[in-house]
Amino acid sequence: MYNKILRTMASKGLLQTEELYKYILESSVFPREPEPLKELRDVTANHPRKLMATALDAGQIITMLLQLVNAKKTIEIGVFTGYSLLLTALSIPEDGKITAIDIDRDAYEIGLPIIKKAGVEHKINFVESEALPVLDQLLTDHENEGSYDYAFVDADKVNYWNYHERLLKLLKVGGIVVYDNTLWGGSVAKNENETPEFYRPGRHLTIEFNKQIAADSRVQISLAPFGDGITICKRIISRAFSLSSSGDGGLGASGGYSILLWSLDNRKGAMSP
Ligand SMILES: C[S@@+](CC[C@H](N)C(=O)[O-])C[C@H]1O[C@@H](n2cnc3c(N)ncnc32)[C@H](O)[C@@H]1O
Repeated sequence: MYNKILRTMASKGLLQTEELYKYILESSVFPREPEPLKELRDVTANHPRKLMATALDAGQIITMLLQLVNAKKTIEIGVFTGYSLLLTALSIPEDGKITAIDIDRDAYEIGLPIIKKAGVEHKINFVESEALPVLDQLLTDHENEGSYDYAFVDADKVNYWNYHERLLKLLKVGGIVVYDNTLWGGSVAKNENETPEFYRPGRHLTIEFNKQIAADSRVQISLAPFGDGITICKRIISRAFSLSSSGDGGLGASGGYSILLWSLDNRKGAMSP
């Protein structure tokens, strides 16, 4: 079972060699993986869609990011059985909160007993719903604007940009959003005709999203080759300075103007720690 998962992860992931991925997991990830996450991984291994769970190496760097930004108020879009949700719950403080959104409560309930046993259920507000209306609802309360430290997006690729626009309003300056699967099995770097049929719609959406986010001067980004590719994205411009929500403020991503705004923000102390 382990070898099969390893083989699939190596081919899904970007390293493309089973040995190297195995080395990363065995030398660095497994020795540090908390027991509840191991248990959650075990129960998920029997699920027919087990490969949807967040990759373990991506999970490890996400844990570090959560701690680097002292994340407390967070959002997760795309819970499945809860691997990324549980690692978030274990990483944030006792009074931290996660609004966790998924259309599928059944999958969440597979991991729920382990979440309860780990003593972190009180940090989670699971919302069974399409994610967009929930984000819109959060935005009707002005207190939520600019108040979130962290968000993780691992759901329908067709809505990634819609999530991005809303999350940028919800995140504080200095807050982080991580988008999963932004290398889409490596297909983003292949021609369409080399890409298996199954991957094609996701490939196209991912390429478009990656272009849009690279041109968005409201954020700092890194497309990092963990798991299936994660884009780590930090909000750098406060709304007061963001001249439009079109992504580049109408001024162009490469212009020095946004950098000037960023430094003005910094001077005003608008960056989080
Ligand atoms: C790749 S899985 C998430 C994996 C999860 N992060 C983990 O670590 O196990 C994607 C999830 O997104 C959910 N999803 C898909 N479209 C959605 C939508 N429009 N709104 C909310 N959830 C959605 C699916 O039900 C599925 O559980």
